[in-house]
Amino acid sequence: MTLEPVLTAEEMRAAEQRAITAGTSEWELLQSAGKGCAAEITAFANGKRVTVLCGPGNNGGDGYVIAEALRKKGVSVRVVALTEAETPTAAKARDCYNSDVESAHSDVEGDILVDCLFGTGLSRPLDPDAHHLLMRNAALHQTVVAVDLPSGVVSNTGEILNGELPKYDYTFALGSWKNAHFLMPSSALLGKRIRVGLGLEFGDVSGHLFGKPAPTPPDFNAHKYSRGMVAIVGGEMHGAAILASEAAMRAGAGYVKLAGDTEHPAVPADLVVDPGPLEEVLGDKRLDAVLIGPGLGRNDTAKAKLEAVFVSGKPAVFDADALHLITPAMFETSERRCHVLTPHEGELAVLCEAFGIDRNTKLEKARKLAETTGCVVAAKGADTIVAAPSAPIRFFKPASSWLSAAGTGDVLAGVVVSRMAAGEPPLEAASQAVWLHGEAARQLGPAFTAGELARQMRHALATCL
Ligand SMILES: NC(=O)C1=CN([C@@H]2O[C@H](COP(=O)(O)OP(=O)(O)OC[C@H]3O[C@@H](n4cnc5c(N)ncnc54)[C@H](OP(=O)(O)O)[C@@H]3O)[C@@H](O)[C@H]2O)[C@@H](O)CC1
Ligand SMILES: Nc1ncnc2c1ncn2[C@@H]1O[C@H](COP(=O)(O)OP(=O)(O)O)[C@@H](O)[C@H]1O
Ligand SMILES: [K+]
Repeated sequence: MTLEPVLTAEEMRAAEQRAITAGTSEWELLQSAGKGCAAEITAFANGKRVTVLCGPGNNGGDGYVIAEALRKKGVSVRVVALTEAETPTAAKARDCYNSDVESAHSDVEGDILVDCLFGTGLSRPLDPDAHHLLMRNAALHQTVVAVDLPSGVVSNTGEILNGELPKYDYTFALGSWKNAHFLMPSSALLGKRIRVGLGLEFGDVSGHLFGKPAPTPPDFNAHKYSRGMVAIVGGEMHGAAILASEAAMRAGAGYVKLAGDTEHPAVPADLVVDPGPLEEVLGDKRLDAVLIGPGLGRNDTAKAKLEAVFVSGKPAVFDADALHLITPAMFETSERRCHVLTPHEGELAVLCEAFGIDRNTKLEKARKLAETTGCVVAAKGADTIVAAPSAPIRFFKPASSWLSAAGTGDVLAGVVVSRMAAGEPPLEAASQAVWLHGEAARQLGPAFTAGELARQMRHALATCL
């Protein structure tokens, strides 16, 4: 499994400062950043006209370095400056650009627009002139490139301060990924994400990009129980629990049991249905992990089942309806660290209400919910993140928007519980599940159903073995 650092703007500045203290100058960093971006642009700039928009800070400084590097390679470049360069390093880069700099009044037609107006130093919305400059020129170019971040995006939150920004074809993350590279709404703008390394050391960071996991296949002498036994608690709507079971059977666990009295025609022959008392199913010593929520309902029977899961003390995944029934009191007697919550945006809001959490962003809500409950929180959506108490937030490359189909959340929950039963700690189980879910969707292409996604899971798993 690979974990790449994802930083806040403050952490990025601290890393830059450490490098400077250790003897690399800001000028050298700017040169590496600009030349690294220029090398990437050269790969698709053949014969094309490039326009670079430069702002006042070091993001603008990067722009002058990019322009000079491209110019030296014979690429046709024009530079438009929003204002004077205001940092000493940006001013030096401006001076080292050996051609004309045009004023922000000019509209420039070209092929590739490179946005170097603002990066991590953005402190307020673009003023109307700067915003118009960016929007107008983006419309006059076929390819739009963001250097570090689209100008107008808040690095730590992904918020877009100006309401509307261009759609970018490429975003070059300088030195490290920043939160905004994976959070909505900015994540939807970025196009292809490319990290341009600057040789910086990061140490402890507040976020990680979770890459391909490395699950292990069953032991040589494995049997169904040693591979992991899962119980999925059924409820009012049978389809959701069946979908979760289908996914769980294909994500590593050796034995998946559906606890309920369903005789639904979609129950596959290879799924064990146990209509016995839930307490007995949950009391099985061989049982490793439980999922409750998909199709559960919210009536008294559902509440009693949820209580039974807490009483059993088994590691659990709480999803869907269960997230509406959970109360802080339920956690008081429970070993919290073994549980995973998988809310979508609406369920996250419900949980925050139930646990008295008052935070503005998804990132802060997920982090605080993890701290308050002690659980791992997989906050789903187009920018799924996984938070765990006292651990860096886990970000993921964006998954297919075709996942926006009913039942795909049930599939995810089934994968999480399967990975838990297979022996993964909750944070790893949740992270692996999000990755596998995204990979299965990628393999399926367009317009798949949740059932097809569940059945694809073993092929996603296969790519990691
Ligand atoms: N970290 C690294 O390792 C490396 C970083 N590098 C690069 O540096 C970038 C960060 O540079 P930076 O700190 O100079 O900030 P940047 O984004 O250029 O803008 C700040 C300037 O704009 C101003 N300003 C802010 N908002 C404004 C607004 N709406 N409208 C108008 N003005 C506004 C702000 O002024 P103030 O807020 O003080 O008023 C300040 O003058 C980073 O994203 C990356 O590209 C690499 O080259 C080298 C390695
Ligand atoms: N636009 C999108 N891009 C990427 N993933 C998405 C998108 N929309 C939904 N998803 C993913 O699909 C799943 C939907 O789950 P959920 O909202 O619980 O649906 P359901 O309750 O119908 O199963 C989540 O894993 C979510 O992250
Ligand atoms: K930028």
